[in-house]
Amino acid sequence: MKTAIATVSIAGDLAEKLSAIAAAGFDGVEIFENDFLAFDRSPKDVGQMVRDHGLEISLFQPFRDFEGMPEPQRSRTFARAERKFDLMQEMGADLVLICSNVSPIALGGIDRAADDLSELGDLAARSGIRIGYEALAWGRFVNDHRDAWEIVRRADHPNVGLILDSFHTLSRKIDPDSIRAIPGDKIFFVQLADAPNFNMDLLYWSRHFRNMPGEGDLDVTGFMRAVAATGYDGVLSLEIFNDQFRGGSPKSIAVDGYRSLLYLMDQVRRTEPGIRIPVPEMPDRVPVAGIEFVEFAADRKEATDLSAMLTTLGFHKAGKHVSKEVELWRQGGINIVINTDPRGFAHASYISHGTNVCDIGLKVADASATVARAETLGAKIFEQPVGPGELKIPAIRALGGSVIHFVDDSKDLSRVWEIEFEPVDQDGATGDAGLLRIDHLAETMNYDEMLTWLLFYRSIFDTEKTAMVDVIDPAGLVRSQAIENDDGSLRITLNGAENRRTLAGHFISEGFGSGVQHIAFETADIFKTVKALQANGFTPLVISPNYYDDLDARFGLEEDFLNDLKNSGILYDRDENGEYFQLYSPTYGEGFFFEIVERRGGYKGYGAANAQFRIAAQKRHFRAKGMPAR
Ligand SMILES: O=C(O)c1ccc(O)c(O)c1
Ligand SMILES: [Mg+2]
Repeated sequence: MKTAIATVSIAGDLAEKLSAIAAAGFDGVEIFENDFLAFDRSPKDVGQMVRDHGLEISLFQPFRDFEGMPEPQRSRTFARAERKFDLMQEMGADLVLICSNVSPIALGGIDRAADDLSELGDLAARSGIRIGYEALAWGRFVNDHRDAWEIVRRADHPNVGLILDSFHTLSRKIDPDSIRAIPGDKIFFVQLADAPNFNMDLLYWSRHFRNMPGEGDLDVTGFMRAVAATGYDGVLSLEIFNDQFRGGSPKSIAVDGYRSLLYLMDQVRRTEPGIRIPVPEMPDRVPVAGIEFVEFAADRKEATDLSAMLTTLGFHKAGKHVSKEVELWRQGGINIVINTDPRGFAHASYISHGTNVCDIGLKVADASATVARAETLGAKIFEQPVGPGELKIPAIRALGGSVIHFVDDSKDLSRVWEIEFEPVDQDGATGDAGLLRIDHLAETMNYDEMLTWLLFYRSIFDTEKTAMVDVIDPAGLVRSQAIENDDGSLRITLNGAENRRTLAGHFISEGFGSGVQHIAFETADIFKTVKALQANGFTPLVISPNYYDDLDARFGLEEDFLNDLKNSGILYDRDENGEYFQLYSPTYGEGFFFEIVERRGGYKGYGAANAQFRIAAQKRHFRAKGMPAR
């Protein structure tokens, strides 16, 4: 599989772009002409720079407004093309992209366009150059790859071929299977981009909101399957115009891009038989069976506070690590680990972030296959020395420098709690509150990072994403999107903060990085849980009474039921499937909190409609504690 990415997709000057692109593992680059024009080295030097990075120039682009021009513009266009062919020769580029004409003076006419391309093909051939014709979705007369193909077919020139771009095809809702009728050897180049499903002007959508395959909502897999079915085995290139990426980290955007191509082609390989593009082998996306544990890094003092909090939530201390200062707290099927050991990764995490979730354990069908897939997709393996009595549990690095461990049903990993922990004697009643499992983990990050982690989770695990929702914090917007599997045994919400005055933004800036900001536990009976929590001395977050008046107005609730919600501080929501109940703890430290939820009748969401009121209540609580007003 030969990969490339357009320089326009990556931030920085040409030198920075090339370094990031090479480091991420790409074979080639599309030199975007403006990136070259803005750079102050000669075409020859740029060509050398590209090759010194171990890359090749896969494409030079774009050449605009060429076909179907009236005279005298037509002659000028040909002269302009010749100048660019000279430039390409100096640079060492042999394929140029001609995008369909958008000029108001263009004449149209399919044979006129074919004749122009054929004549240009003769010129190009003299310089050993090939030309690829691409239909822009907003082209004046040609805006559909089927018409572009007809023009290329009629041009009937060995140096003239078609360039396909998933955005232009999919944004116009053109059936990608129409590509299956095109001969693969006439497809000179393939550009790939995804995009979120927005209803907007095609040009604006394309120039600002494209993203990596798998990050958006377009059927790039269906598109690429059709391309692969033609027998095409050339370069797969990312051409991503995205405002965020232009200002993002060159290195991580390039890494995401490479991961997106591997993920895409793995999907294509599994669904489209007999493709000619060689794709690296890796295990399939991994089904997750649940969250096996969540581990906090803390110091002893804060571990005491955390244990007290867990006790009021109905957890009990269930085990002590055989060789380390680590405790296991349990309730229902939930395992919470508190790590205060003054050595190792958890300690390092505590030193840099304070008390935080440093590690998540996921239960998967096959832990080593999971790590193999993750590694092929560019994830970093995590290892640290294994202490006495400890198992070697496969793990990778994840959000904010945290770690994800994988356990499966293999004989040792399934017995990790028995092997690594000694039971502790329970004295007295435990005050179990009926919490059964982790409903979801909420991870907070900068908005810029959301697509990276969305792709990370979706490419490794068998999960889907939900639509993005806006959460209103009094100090700004937080975007929220969930990653979940079919049976809901894995649900992770990704919350992207745009500024540091939001509760989410404050959590990131004060904790020195992204991480789990809240853990939601599931109960089967929220009112029973509330009673147990009260008996344990738990104080829930206080919600404004105004919220309950509106609830009544919206849903027309029974008076007793409404009063129960209000008196307990429970937030309520409904969708077409069922009902959702949410109870919150106040915030701890720099904004960490717990949530308790009950889902009735298959409610699918996360109570997005309530988030604004919960955040306002948490900020009131923050101020009441004398934390800086926000
Ligand atoms: O936005 C554009 O003009 C543009 C230019 C070249 C391309 O390959 C493309 O897909 C879009
Ligand atoms: Mg394109």
